[in-house]
Amino acid sequence: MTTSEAPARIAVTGLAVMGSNLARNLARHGYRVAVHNRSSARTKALIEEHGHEGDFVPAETLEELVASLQTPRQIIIMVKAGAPTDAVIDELVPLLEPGDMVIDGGNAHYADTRRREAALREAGLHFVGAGISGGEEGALNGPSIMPGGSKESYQHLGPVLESIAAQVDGVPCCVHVGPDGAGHFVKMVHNGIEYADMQLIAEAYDLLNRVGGMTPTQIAEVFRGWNSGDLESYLVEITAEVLGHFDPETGVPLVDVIADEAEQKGTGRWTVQEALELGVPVTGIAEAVFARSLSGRVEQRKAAREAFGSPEVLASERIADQLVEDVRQALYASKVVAYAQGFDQMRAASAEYGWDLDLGAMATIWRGGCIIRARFLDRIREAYDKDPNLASLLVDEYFRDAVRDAEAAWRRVVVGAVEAGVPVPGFVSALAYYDALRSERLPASLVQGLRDFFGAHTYRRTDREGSFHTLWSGDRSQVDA
Ligand SMILES: NC(=O)C1=CN([C@@H]2O[C@H](COP(=O)(O)OP(=O)(O)OC[C@H]3O[C@@H](n4cnc5c(N)ncnc54)[C@H](OP(=O)(O)O)[C@@H]3O)[C@@H](O)[C@H]2O)C=CC1
Ligand SMILES: O=C(CO)[C@H](O)[C@H](O)COP(=O)(O)O
Repeated sequence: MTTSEAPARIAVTGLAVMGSNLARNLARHGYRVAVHNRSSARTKALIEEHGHEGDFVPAETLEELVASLQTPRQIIIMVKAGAPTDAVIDELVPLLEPGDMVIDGGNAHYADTRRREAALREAGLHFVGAGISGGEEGALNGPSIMPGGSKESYQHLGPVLESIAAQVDGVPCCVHVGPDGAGHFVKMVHNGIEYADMQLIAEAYDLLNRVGGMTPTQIAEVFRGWNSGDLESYLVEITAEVLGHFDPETGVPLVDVIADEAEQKGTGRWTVQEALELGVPVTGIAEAVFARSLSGRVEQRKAAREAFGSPEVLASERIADQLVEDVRQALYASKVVAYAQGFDQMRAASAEYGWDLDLGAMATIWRGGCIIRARFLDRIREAYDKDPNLASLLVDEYFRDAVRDAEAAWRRVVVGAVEAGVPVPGFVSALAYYDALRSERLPASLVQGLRDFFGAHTYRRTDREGSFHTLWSGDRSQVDA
């Protein structure tokens, strides 16, 4: 920390793991950073432990924090999403002047961000909802940053945020996503894809373990190998780390002693709720959210085990080699589906809210820093560069070929899992989505017939325009509706 009286360039309030690491990242990039936390112990700890890393200005109160800043002020809020964020904004706003910028880097719901942006705009302030991904390590060494808000605010903030973001091939993993809540919407979908990706990885592990008879250590090696091919990604890389780790207390693989109840903070659920509102089928994300919920239904699981017994899976090491390759292909194809669904949701939201999202740019800023960073995001960027109005990622030439090539293995994995009694909701739903999208006819025609029967909800025909109703309880003739 320096003792100079120069005003700070930027401020961070909320110094838990994310905020303190983001402040350190800013300081390491040469910015004079004002820092504040509701309880000052965290501020003191940051200065004591990391003050030597750069130019920090500790503040006991928000008044002090605001007073320490150059104008227009830029204040990053990194506190719990929801009411705590509102509490900080309410305290901060009366202290600010027109033109100042408040940046919410937490995992806010995009609708809250839209509300806050509108309210602060009324007061002449800029409110920037910025999704930040990468966990504590990313916050410190370079996260992926997804800022929304006005273009004007990005002109001020962009250079700072881009400088502290992860860089891939010299390109920062930060771009102005779009107005008002666009940044937090994109971060929410990022997290939804994160859920789907992790569920698929978990299913792959389960199959190799229970059907292939492989140990966590052996599966760790498989994931390590996969990480040098198409599947190369942060999540595949850390899967190898987690599976290869032994519990120091018991000496068994750690994964075998971790309780099998997956928790969630809510961003995956939000993604599905918003997809339902937009009418976008994000089946992979939904299955992932529900799989976590099911894992937590401990009493129901116990009752079902007692009623039916656990599936007796006969593991066979003989089939392991074929299984490993099949599961790799099923994982890749299902992953492509999950990303296709997430990008579809962003496209729908962009149209709904007039955000004009550049989907290729979203793939670009997810290539580094964030949890879903993966080699194939380059392919996604290329696909949208070629055709920004792509109907679905699945029909891009590269992904079309990749999914087609994987199809036979994907089906073998799903059939084998179903026969063995190993639940693979992610793989199954991805395959069903693929089959449904490409079907010439869907049984939705029967659904429409049934709706018309019981509720006179009408139907359209394949051979002419208009809406029709059949007089089901009369002479069953058809009338124009
Ligand atoms: N952890 C992660 O990997 C990631 C987190 N995020 C998001 O970043 C934000 C910060 O996350 P994280 O660092 O994990 O911290 P937490 O989400 O655990 O939040 C703790 C911080 O919030 C502050 N806080 C809580 N309630 C209030 C309040 N009413 N008024 C003022 N401050 C309050 C705490 O202050 P005090 O110390 O006084 O209690 C503390 O600084 C969250 O929105 C989170 O969702 C985003 C990406 C990844
Ligand atoms: O935002 C993140 C990464 O991008 C967090 O890690 C995410 O919130 C974790 O979510 P959950 O606890 O629901 O699994």
